[in-house]
Amino acid sequence: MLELEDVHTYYGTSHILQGVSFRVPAGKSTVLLGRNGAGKTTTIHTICGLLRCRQGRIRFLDTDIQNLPAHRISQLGMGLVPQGRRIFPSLTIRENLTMSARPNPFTGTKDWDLERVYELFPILKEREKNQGTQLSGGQQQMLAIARALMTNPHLLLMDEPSEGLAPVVIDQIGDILEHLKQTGLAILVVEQNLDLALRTADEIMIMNKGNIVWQGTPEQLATSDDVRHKYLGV
Ligand SMILES: Nc1ncnc2c1ncn2[C@@H]1O[C@H](COP(=O)(O)OP(=O)(O)OP(=O)(O)O)[C@@H](O)[C@H]1O
Repeated sequence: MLELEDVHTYYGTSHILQGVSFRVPAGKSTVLLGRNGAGKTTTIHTICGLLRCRQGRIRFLDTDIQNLPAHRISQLGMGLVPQGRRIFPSLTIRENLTMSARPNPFTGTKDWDLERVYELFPILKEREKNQGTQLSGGQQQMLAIARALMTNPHLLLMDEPSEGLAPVVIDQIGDILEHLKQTGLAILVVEQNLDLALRTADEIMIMNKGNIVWQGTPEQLATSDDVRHKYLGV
């Protein structure tokens, strides 16, 4: 589905991603954990074309995407739920959703349409005439996920979906991630929240100082006290 091979990304002369390699398999949920500043958002932005890597290869489905602009990568079937939600404040909830609607680029199908996202997120239907900014943080996160689903992606990238949310809302986001996993969607989530990762991931990777330093299952991480302590501080 997605494969990074020896990816190096810089901000000016700062060498941030220092040879990152990993795979995100089809139909699985992969979570990238790491402390503040580890390079998680830089990884997401490099994958979706908002940042250009200086070295390395990124393959999505059967296409090399490392030199493609962000809009072309998105059109190949990659949906982004950005850090901080980035809801369009002057649009209604319905408009936030319909403006991104499009069929899957390969199958032409619209499995995700307004009706189906409203079924998954009833609160968005109830408040469809409200502006995006009138929603709570958790509701905005749901809108950001729903908006990405409206593009009928093959792969969903999520950048810190639990950020700034209360534990009860993080639980709801966990339920949504589990539901999406069962639909067969491939998901790459960047997170700092260990519990959410342990609950929803098929595979977990840990990033530290721009490198992948550990990879394994949630069960392995749950029993690896030294790894959690060293790289996540818990
Ligand atoms: N625009 C930028 N210019 C220069 N350095 C940056 C820029 N954005 C991020 N960095 C640096 O790159 C490194 C990785 O940042 P990144 O945002 O990818 O980390 P992160 O793991 O997503 O952390 P966070 O949870 O804080 O978002 C950090 O040292 C950060 O200071």
